[in-house]
Amino acid sequence: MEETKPRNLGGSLPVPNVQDLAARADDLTLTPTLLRRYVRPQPNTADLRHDAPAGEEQEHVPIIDLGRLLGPNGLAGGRGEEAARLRSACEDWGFFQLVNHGIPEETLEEMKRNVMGFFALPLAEKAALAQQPGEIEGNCLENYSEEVQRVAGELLGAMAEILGVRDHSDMTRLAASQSVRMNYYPPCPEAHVDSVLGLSPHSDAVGLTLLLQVSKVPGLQIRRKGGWVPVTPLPGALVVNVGDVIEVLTNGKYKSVEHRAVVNAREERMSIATFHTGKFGTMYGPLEEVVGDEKPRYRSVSVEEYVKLVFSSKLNGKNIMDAMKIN
Ligand SMILES: O=C(O)CCC(=O)C(=O)O
Ligand SMILES: [Fe+2]
Repeated sequence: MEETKPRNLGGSLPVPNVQDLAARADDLTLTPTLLRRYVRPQPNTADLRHDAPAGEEQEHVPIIDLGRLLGPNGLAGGRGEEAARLRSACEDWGFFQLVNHGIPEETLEEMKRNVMGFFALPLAEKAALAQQPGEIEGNCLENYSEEVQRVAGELLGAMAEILGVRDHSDMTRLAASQSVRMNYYPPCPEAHVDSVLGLSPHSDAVGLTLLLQVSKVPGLQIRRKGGWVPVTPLPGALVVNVGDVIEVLTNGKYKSVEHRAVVNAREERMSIATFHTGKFGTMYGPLEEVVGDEKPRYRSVSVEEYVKLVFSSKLNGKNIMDAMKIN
């Protein structure tokens, strides 16, 4: 079916260039209004906790081995050892680090080099390049996104299997559309102040996100048991998280978990987020086979309606899911 793209879905807010702002940190002409965007007005106490809840050992995000998951006995109809790990990661954590995913190291390294090179360009050149998405050094972005899309499809198929649904395509079609966002967090001397964040707490309004942490410096943290668990960059791994759409399709069985990015006092940080969604012209709603005898906990909406909801909402916690919930 031909994909029809609706118009007027809204867009994102243009913001000042953060690298430029960071380079001019001592400039007195930088008004507090310009900088206010990066300071959280009233951090609540849960947001102030960076580490494990008191008295508890720091937990680590689960690690899933894709080669093992897809190999003999990995899934075993949802009863394999790696399948159990994946199920617990999706039901309990909403996040995992994926290793042995088969993306050549050179593809990842080339993508990282390109992104670092892009952010090192002078502002005017960056602006010119940004207007032509996909223009990062020949077909590097293409290689990378093709590989990531393959991995997303394989993971969604495995998730369908462990959910026990007959028709895997309801899940795998969430890899149909893909978008890539490169995140840049400048060093921030005020990083010790808890109110300064790189990215506010949010859940991803998509199907599945695969994130490549470009820098070794940690910054991604996920909300867990009233605290924040850091996701330490694991060499060669991709960080995978369940998005809001999977939470809807699985009727809340798999969790789309809030996360945020903190800044570092001395080092810049970069990450590449690849988001996967369904196509326009299809629907998002709890899968009948998963709902079974229970009640659907979320509304069923067209992808167009969902995207409109996303663009009209602020990046703020799980507010999109609140709008999708049936009360
Ligand atoms: O930079 C990160 O580690 C997180 C990025 C993220 O959550 C996003 O782009 O949605
Ligand atoms: Fe995110």
